[in-house]
Parts: sequence; structure tokens; C-alpha cells
Amino acid sequence: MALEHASEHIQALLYSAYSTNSVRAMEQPLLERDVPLMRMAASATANVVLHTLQENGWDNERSTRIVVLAGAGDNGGDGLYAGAFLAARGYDVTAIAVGKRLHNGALDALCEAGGKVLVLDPYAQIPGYSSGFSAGEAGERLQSAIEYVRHATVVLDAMTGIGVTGSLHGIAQAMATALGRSGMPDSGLAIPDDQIVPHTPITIAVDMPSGIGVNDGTLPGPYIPADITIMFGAMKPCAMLPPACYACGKICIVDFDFDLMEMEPAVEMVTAGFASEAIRPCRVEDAKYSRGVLGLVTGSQEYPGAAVLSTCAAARSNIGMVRYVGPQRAQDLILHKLPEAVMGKGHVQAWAVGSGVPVEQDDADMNELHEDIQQRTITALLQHYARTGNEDQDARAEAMPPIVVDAGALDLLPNHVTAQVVLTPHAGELARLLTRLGHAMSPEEVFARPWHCVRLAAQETGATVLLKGAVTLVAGNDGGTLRVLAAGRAPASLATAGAGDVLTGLLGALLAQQSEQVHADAACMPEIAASAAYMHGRAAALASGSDQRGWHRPMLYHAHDEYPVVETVGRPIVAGDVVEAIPAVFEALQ
Ligand SMILES: NC(=O)C1=CN([C@@H]2O[C@H](COP(=O)(O)OP(=O)(O)OC[C@H]3O[C@@H](n4cnc5c(N)ncnc54)[C@H](OP(=O)(O)O)[C@@H]3O)[C@@H](O)[C@H]2O)[C@@H](O)CC1
Ligand SMILES: Nc1ncnc2c1ncn2[C@@H]1O[C@H](COP(=O)(O)OP(=O)(O)O)[C@@H](O)[C@H]1O
Repeated sequence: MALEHASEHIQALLYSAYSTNSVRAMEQPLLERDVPLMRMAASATANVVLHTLQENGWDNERSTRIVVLAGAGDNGGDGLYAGAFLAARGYDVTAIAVGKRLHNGALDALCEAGGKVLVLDPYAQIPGYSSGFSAGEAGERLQSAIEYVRHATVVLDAMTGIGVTGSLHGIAQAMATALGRSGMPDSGLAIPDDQIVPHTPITIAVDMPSGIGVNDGTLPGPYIPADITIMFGAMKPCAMLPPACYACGKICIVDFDFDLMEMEPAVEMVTAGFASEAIRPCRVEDAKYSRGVLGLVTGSQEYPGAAVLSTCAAARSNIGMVRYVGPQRAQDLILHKLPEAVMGKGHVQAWAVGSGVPVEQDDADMNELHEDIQQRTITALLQHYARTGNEDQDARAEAMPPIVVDAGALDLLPNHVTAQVVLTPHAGELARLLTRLGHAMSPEEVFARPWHCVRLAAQETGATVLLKGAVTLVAGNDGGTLRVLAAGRAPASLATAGAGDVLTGLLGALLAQQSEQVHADAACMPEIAASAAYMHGRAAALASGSDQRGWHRPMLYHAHDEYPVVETVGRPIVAGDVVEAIPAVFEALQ
């Protein structure tokens, strides 16, 4: 039992992220018991610095310049104590105070150990350091501090931690503007070996990089991207949510033995074990109908390939039958590739609609609307899922089979639908949907605030919403609250035409095999959707032989669990290769 608890704790530590309020609530009982959390945080930070220096062969203490960017709060305290530890080891440590105060105990420790301090704010009140210098001198101090940091070996970013509010301001903002960046982080290859190419200064963030949105994963202003982030006690949402997660570098999580199991996570990253729950194992007594039948209204005269990809993906995803509804050209192509497919309507356990169905043109005149036969079929089907406030109608809607709504079908969605509807937009489609619902949004805004946008769409429509990307986010109702799940398993080679159509088929098939569970409780929809995204990404990884992925699990501090060495980002793939790899993913997960 104790072992089971320990393993669940480690799972939660690595794969669940908690809001700042939850972190504060979890630290409280430990602080009340006088557990020296700040010393523990500082010691871990100093050890990670030492390890990094050793790894790079920078073992001359005197010529190794360590700079602590220290803020006024406890995050600054962590950085100063870590600096004190390193100074006591003989390293050249300088703290640059960016706020009006410094943590008193930590400042004393640093000074006693031989560390130096540079104060930048003329209004600072830091014992032992004069302030009240002129604005001109403040400017000179800031410039020389920036130059000093640029020539450091290691920068410990301890300006702000979970106490940050909004975008950085004041001297912290000036430092981040000069030393960090604004806008999207530099892209990397996202394989573990690639993440730290030797360079100076190496930036190590204390708890989180300064300037990023801790709870929502945004980049509200200038920030300091980290090579390594050392997180304390629990993962914070910014470590999993794009775009902020790309600014965290490698993450090292320090276990404080918080009671994680008692707290609701804000974001959960899907793992293999989690995804395997969405698979319905074949039973001895099964017939093809009991294994699940998926109906697809996908593809069109214009894009028949989407019909082939979605149908073939579904057929390989552990169900008994696929039924296809669509134009003759698409039917012919499907039958050529998949003679097992059944054409025409019939009884189904789930639907998948919209992939490869053209979006409605904004300038189309009324006569042209729904001219496409697929659009007409989908519009009629989706009306059955509308929530109108009429009790009977809503009860009938809730009894409908689960449905995946992709691409062109998103335009045809009623404004309010039941929870067994899952929408699968990419950023452009989500922007279009939200704009139609009265929240004018560009694709760039969705990229910048995906957590906000995916939740907003789920709240507005009542559906489960899966926003595709390098890290795919899923938001859906879970007994009155919104649950957010993330899947970051895919290599970037999955970003290829038709990959979304494959996801539609795979997700539709999971819903068909789990339709009983969905009818019993639609709150499982987000789990099934996120599992499909995970399996889709893993199929792409298998097909391309790649270890690249949108998100890497953190290292556990002191667990000696180094990443496996990987050398390849893999081979290029087409969406059809992902379809072929799907059965192997089912095999691996079962
Ligand atoms: N939880 C745990 O278990 C443990 C937590 N620990 C650590 O405590 C950290 C949290 O410490 P915290 O609460 O003191 O907040 P923190 O992030 O240092 O920031 C507050 C200061 O930042 C400033 N500031 C705020 N917004 C700003 C802005 N936009 N732009 C510029 N400045 C801004 C603001 O200064 P002001 O502007 O008010 O002068 C305020 O004083 C946590 O991240 C972790 O490292 C560990 O010690 C042990 C275990
Ligand atoms: N950088 C990336 N890394 C990993 N996966 C990605 C990346 N960009 C996009 N993807 C994935 O590729 C797929 C593309 O789907 P979509 O845009 O709908 O393509 P299509 O409409 O051509 O079928 C999605 O599953 C998405 O999550």
C-alpha cells in the first residue's frame, strides 16, 4: 500500500501541475511544522548549479562567475541562499537586487559566505547597502549590471516566482528586456540532448522563469527563458502549458512531499498508463457490433483523401466496423484502400464528422450555404446535439452517441451542445469558432493564450474541446468544473497534411468502443479525447522513429534518472504512415 502511494505520488509529481493557490495550501502544513522549505529549495538549486558546472567542465571556482538575479520575495530568498552555498564553496557569487528589499536571512547568509551584492533601485531599503543614489547613477548601475550578467557563467533567475502578478514591471522588466526576450520562445529540436548546448551564461530559473504566466502559460511581457528550471514541491501549470512551457528548458522537480493526492491538479499531462484506460480490450464473447461501430461523415468531392485517412485510422483503432457516408468518389477511394468499410448509414455507437469537409466561405451567399451534401448531412446530425433549454429535447440530445466534430463541421455546430460532443480544432479553426461565438480572436491570439481559448470554447459551447498543437490541450466539463488535460507526445513531423483526419478517426473509434462509459458519465469525454491525442502522437513517433516530442517529463531531483540518450529526430512521414502505426500503439498500451 505504501509502495502504491509512493508511486502515485511520483506520478502526480511528474505529470500533474497545480495552481499557485494549491501550492500555497500544500506548503502550509509543512511550514507550520517548521520544515525548512527555503533551505531545501536553495540546497537543491545550488546542487543543480554544481552539477551543471561539472558537466561543462567549468571547475575553476575563481573564474566561474555566478550571478543571482534576486527579487524581493521568497523566490529571491531561495536564490540568495543558493548563492551563499556556492560562495562558501569558493565560487565568485554576486547578487543583483532588482527590488526594494531582499530576504534578510538569506542576504546575511550570502554576505557571510563572501558573496557580493549590487543594488539597482535607488529607493531600496536593504540593510548595509546605501541607496538614494541619483537617477543617472541608477541608469549606470543597471547598464553595468546587464553587462556583468552577460559575462556570467551561470545566472540564477530568482527575480519572481509564484508570487508574480501580471507582466514584469520596474527593474525586473528592464533586466528581462535586456537579457531575455518578448514573444514566442526560440524554437528547439525538443529532444533531450538538444536542450543544453554549452554556452554562457547558462540560465537556471528558480521555481519558474521570471516573466511567464505561472497559472495560464502565457508570456505577458518580457521574460527570461531558462536552460533549466528547478521547480519546488509541485509542477506549476506554466511547465506544461504552451507557450510558457517552451521557456522553461529542462525541468528538474524537487519533491517536498506535498500531499499532492489531496489536491485537484490544474493541468494533467497524459501518460501511457492514462491513455491505456481508453482502450476497450476485446472480450471472448464479442461480436463486431459490441466492439463498437463508428459512422464517419468526412471528406468531400474536393478533399476525398480526408475520408480515406479518417476511415482507415478508425478501422485500425480496435473497433468492429466503420460506416462511411459521403460522395461516390470518396467511397470508391476508401473501398480501394479498405474493402472492410461499409458504405451508407446504419446503427453506430459514435460519429466522426467534418474532416475534409470544406469550411463555409464568409462571403458565400445564402443559396450556396450547405450546398455541399456533406455539410447538409452534418448540419442535420449536429442539430440533434443542440442544447435548447427544452427538457425533452435536451434529454434526447444527451442520449445521442458521442461525436467528433472537426474542420468544416465546426462552422455548422449549434452554439450550445451536450457534453458528448468533442470539437477538434487547430488554432485557426478555434479562432474562427470563438469569433463566431462573439469572442473575436485571431489564430495568433490562440497560439499566445491556448489555455484561455480552449477553456473559453468549452465553457461557451458545453462541448469537450481538443486544441491541436505540439502540446495538444483538452478542456471539458468534469462534474461542474473544467478539467484541462495535455498531450505532448507527438514529434513535430506529425504536423503534416491529413494528420488531423487521422486523429478524427482514432478519436471516433475510441468513443465508439467506450460509448457505454460515455453514456454512463460524459465526464469521461476529456479523458478519451486526450488519450486519443496521446496515441496519435505516439503513432507518429513510431512511424518516424523519433524521440522528439512537444513536452518532456521533468527530471526528478536526486533520483539519478537521466534522460536516455537520443540522437535522432526521426524520418519524415505522411499521415498514412501514422495510420499504419496505430495498431502497434494499441499493442504497446494494452
Ligand atoms: N511554495 C513552496 O513550497 C515554496 C516556495 N518557495 C519560494 O517562494 C516563492 C514565492 O515567494 P513569494 O510568495 O514571496 O513570491 P515571489 O515569487 O518571490 O514574488 C514576490 C515578489 O515579486 C515582486 N513582484 C511581483 N510581481 C511582480 C512583477 N509583475 N514585476 C516585478 N516584480 C514583481 C514583488 O515585489 P514588490 O513589487 O512587491 O516589491 C514581490 O515581493 C516560490 O516561487 C519559491 O521560489 C521556497 O522558498 C520554498 C518552498
Ligand atoms: N509542432 C508540432 N509537434 C507535434 N505535433 C504537431 C505539431 N504541430 C501540429 N501537430 C499535430 O499535427 C496534427 C495536425 O492536424 P491538422 O492541423 O488538423 O491537420 P490536417 O487538417 O491537415 O489534417 C495535429 O494532431 C497536431 O496536434
